[in-house]
Amino acid sequence: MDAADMGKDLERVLITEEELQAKIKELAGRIDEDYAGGELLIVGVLKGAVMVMADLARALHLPVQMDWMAVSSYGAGTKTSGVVRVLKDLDTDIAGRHVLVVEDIIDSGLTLSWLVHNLKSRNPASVEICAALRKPDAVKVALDVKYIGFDIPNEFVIGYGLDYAERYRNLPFIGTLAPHVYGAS
Ligand SMILES: O=P(O)(O)OC[C@H]1O[C@H](OP(=O)(O)OP(=O)(O)O)[C@H](O)[C@@H]1O
Ligand code: HPA
Ligand SMILES: [Mg+2]
Repeated sequence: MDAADMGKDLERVLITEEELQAKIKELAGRIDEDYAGGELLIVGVLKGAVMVMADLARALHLPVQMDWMAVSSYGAGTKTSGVVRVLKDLDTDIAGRHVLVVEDIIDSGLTLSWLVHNLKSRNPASVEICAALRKPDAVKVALDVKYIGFDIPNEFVIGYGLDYAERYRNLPFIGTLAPHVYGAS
């Protein structure tokens, strides 16, 4: 799917595919350096993080293992419910491991704040965060984020894993939705 296929649903492209891919390579370079000589477990947060996980994992030169958690706080809407539900837990015991949580977006920050707290209680060697996007004007909880792709305006975005009612995740770029799609005037 590309911008032309989206027709009237797309308001504008915020971050192009090329910009995203260049940023992932840059973040991977930093992660390679920071964890050099060690082994890293990258944990993707389903479903939004699938694209950034797949691209980041292939850009890293470190030996990595991949695991996944599924949590959900948005349901089908554009606002967080504030309640994080675990739909799938890790398969791996992370005690003593270096863990990097990979996310598509930090919006209110509630999902990652809850998740990092949860993971730290399992006694890993370290837990850090890598997120493709962050909305500084929407963040409600302080979060220590080591690797961040782009700070973006406080608008609902789609693409590169991010959905609206499960659609648009497969767009290779980040865009904003036309208001008519979600019922705003
Ligand atoms: O910072 P927050 O306000 O908590 O929002 C960020 C989270 O919300 C979205 O996931 P969602 O719960 O919609 O599930 P999904 O990844 O399956 O789309 C997104 O992928 C992040 O995981
Ligand atoms: O802006 C967003 N778009 C899609 N999903 C999201 N989950 C949190 N924020 C967003
Ligand atoms: Mg998510």
